[in-house]
Amino acid sequence: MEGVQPVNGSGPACPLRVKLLTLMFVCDRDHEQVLLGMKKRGFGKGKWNGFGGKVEPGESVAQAAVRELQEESGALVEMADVQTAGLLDFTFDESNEIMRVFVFRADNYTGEIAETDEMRPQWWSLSECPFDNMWPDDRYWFPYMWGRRPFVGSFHFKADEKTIVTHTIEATTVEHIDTRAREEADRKRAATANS
Ligand SMILES: Nc1nc2c([nH]c(=O)n2[C@H]2C[C@H](O)[C@@H](COP(=O)(O)OP(=O)(O)OP(=O)(O)O)O2)c(=O)[nH]1
Repeated sequence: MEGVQPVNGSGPACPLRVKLLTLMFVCDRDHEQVLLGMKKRGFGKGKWNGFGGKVEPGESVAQAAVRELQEESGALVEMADVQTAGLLDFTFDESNEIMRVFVFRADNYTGEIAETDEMRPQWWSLSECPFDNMWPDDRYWFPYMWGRRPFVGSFHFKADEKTIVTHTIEATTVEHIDTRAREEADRKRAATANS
C-alpha cells in the first residue's frame, strides 16, 4: 500500500489510499505549442494528456516525471530543465483512493518524439488545445501551468469519471509543492520498506 491518510482529517475510521503520480508537459514557448499524447490504454484511455505515471519507490517525484515522459514519448528532459508546476488531488465517488498528481513542465528536451505502446504524441497550439477530449478538470488549471503560476487543487468526481462534483484551485509557491513532493516520496519509500 502506497500510503494511507484520513479523509479531511476525519480520523483513521475512514482511510484513503494515496496513489502518487506525475504529469509532465513539454512546452514550445516560441510557437506557443504544447506536447500532448493520446492515451492508448489504461486509465484515461482515449483522452489527450501530458505524460506521466506512477512514482517508483526510491525515486524522487521529478525523476519519475522525467522517466515516464521518456518511456511514453521518447523525449528526454534534463533534471535542471524540470519546472514544478502544480499539485492536484483527485477523488471519485465509490473509491477510497486519492490520486495525487504532481504536475511539471519543461521548455527544453532532447531525443526523438515517437509513438509508444501507451501514447501517441502530437504538438498542439495553445489556442487549439483539445479540452473537449481531455480530463474535464484540465481547463481549470491549464492556464496556471502554461502561465508558470504554481497551483494546488483538488477535484472530486462522480464515479462516472466525467462529472466534477466539487473542486478547489488556488495559487501557491514552488517551495510548497516541492516540499510536498519530498514528503510524498519519503512516505512511499518508508511504506515500501515496511511492507
Ligand atoms: N490531465 C489530467 N491527468 C490526470 C488526471 N487524473 C490522472 O490520474 N491524471 C494523470 C496522472 C498520470 O499521468 C496518469 C495516470 O497514470 P497511469 O495510470 O498512466 O500510470 P502508469 O503509466 O504508471 O500506469 P501503468 O502504465 O503502470 O499501468 O493520468 C486528470 O484529471 N487530468
